[in-house]
Amino acid sequence: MKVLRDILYNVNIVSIHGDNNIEVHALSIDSRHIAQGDAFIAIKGVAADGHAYITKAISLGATAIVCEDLPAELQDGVCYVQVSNSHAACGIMASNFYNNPSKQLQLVGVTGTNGKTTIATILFRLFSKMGYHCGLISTVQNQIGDEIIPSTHTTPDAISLNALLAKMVEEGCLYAFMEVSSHAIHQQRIAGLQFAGGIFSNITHDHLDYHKTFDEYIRVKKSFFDSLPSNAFALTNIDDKRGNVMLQNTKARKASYSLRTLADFKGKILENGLTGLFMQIGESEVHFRLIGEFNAYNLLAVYGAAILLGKSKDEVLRILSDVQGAEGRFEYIVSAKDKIIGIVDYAHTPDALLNVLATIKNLRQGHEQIITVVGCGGDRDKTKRPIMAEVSAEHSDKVIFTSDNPRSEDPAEIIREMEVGVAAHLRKKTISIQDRKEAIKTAISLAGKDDIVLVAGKGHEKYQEIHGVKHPFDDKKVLEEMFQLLGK
Ligand SMILES: CC(=O)N[C@H]1[C@@H](OP(=O)(O)OP(=O)(O)OC[C@H]2O[C@@H](n3ccc(=O)[nH]c3=O)[C@H](O)[C@@H]2O)O[C@H](CO)[C@@H](O)[C@@H]1O[C@H](C)C(=O)N[C@@H](C)C(=O)N[C@H](CCC(=O)O)C(=O)O
Ligand SMILES: Nc1ncnc2c1ncn2[C@@H]1O[C@H](COP(=O)(O)OP(=O)(O)OP(=O)(O)O)[C@@H](O)[C@H]1O
Ligand SMILES: N[C@H](CCC[C@H](N)C(=O)O)C(=O)O
Ligand SMILES: [Mg+2]
Repeated sequence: MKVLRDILYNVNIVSIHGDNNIEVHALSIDSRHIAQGDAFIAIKGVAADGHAYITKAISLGATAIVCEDLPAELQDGVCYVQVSNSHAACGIMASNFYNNPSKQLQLVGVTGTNGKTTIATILFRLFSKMGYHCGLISTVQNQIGDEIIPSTHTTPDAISLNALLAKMVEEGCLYAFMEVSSHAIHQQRIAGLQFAGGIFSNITHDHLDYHKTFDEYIRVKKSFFDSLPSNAFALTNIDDKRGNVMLQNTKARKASYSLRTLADFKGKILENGLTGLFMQIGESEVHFRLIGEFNAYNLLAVYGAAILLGKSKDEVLRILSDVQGAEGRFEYIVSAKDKIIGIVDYAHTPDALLNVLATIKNLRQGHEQIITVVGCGGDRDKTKRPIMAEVSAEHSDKVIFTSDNPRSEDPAEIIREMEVGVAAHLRKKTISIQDRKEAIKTAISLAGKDDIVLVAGKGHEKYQEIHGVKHPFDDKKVLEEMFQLLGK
């Protein structure tokens, strides 16, 4: 419990009406979760406006209301705090409410279109193996030491986020590694946090449904680096065109990584196969278990961040060489009889698909076929659908278009929007099977000895959301089941 006045420290306040010297039980941005003595923060969202729920929140016991627009009538016994920006206020209040947990550990944020989960997870595993108690906030799961806490977002809302960080502090974590999604930056879910470092992996086509233009998407990502303090580091991939742009206006200590040009952390791939990567980093030659050039980038990011956090190069490389990647990222199983390689990968953007398919092509010993099963999510960026289809058709021998998470959309319509991206001369390579299980089954039945089947898009996900309902679904299990069923 904390006093409202203290929770409002550093918030940009326009006006206060009522007594701010009251105790607050909990903070909430959702009227449906309000209990007696809570503060309700009214947020103008994408789908609704929290201001419409102020009366509801008060009826459920809210004694403090934080809002941008004051209601026409103010009720007695309630303190109204008018702020210039409810999103920002929410972030700062959440930090204050939970005693600024981000200041009590070293918090590293990872942003970029692809690679966030991989980088954050490897950092967590590396630092844990170095003997530090650590926290992880990621798409796959949140973690405090060995304790797994299910995650609902890549970056949770500011209140859940600070509650999680406070639990990490309470349990003695010295480091926390988190993904920072562009939605989170834009919605200020990270406002008020103190970062010890920020990492930029890359920026390519995604989320244009939300950010509208690629320039705006870049601007949002860059604003994360603009907000880093001078005692933090800003580590960026300078092989990405926008790597330097991210650092343009930051006050943080700048550092770079690259596979192609001079950089603070420069790596070179010596070998790249199904058993992993063999790389030169500085003077050292090291084998890693992760596969593919894109993972060489992820490893360099992790290595650079660990060095910037003051860790010894030799210890970092020794432990990193044995670390495994995140669940559902280039995970493969080999069938018993025909030695078909089944790969599950979370590629759900054009660039991720391109990278994964390039890696697979590189793994081929001879003329093995590459058969790709892919779909696109509903209620998300529609413009990436034809491009993902085209990339798949261009770089595979056969492609089966199927459903990913159609969410509220018509699955057949999503597939049709994918199909139009395929050039006429590539169409004979593709078929469409809406049912994902059937699609995977067909891919396995088409596969011969040593062929490679890529099941892309859902990675670690354990469900498929169709017409708003989540059904249990696990790409890896379905692959295994089909290998068995078809006697492959
Ligand atoms: C599009 C989007 O990002 N939406 C997020 C946003 O919700 P919103 O702005 O749409 O909220 P809203 O429904 O308009 O409601 C506005 C306000 O009214 C409140 N409300 C609403 C109804 C009511 O009865 N009472 C009430 O108080 C709501 O609690 C909210 O505070 O803020 C919410 C709280 O933080 C998020 O849960 C929600 O995530 C939705 C579920 C979502 O699917 N988000 C995805 C797109 C997302 O955030 N993804 C990124 C990863 C992207 C990547 O791959 O990089 C992530 O970080 O997970
Ligand atoms: N550095 C990288 N560059 C390009 N593609 C990558 C990179 N790392 C991973 N990928 C591809 O992107 C997919 C998603 O990787 P990962 O989950 O690490 O990214 P993410 O940024 O966390 O994604 P999300 O935005 O959905 O949380 C991987 O399965 C792989 O196909
Ligand atoms: N974090 C990503 C998840 C995409 C996963 C994919 N399986 C889909 O449903 O589109 C997003 O919100 O865009
Ligand atoms: Mg992620």
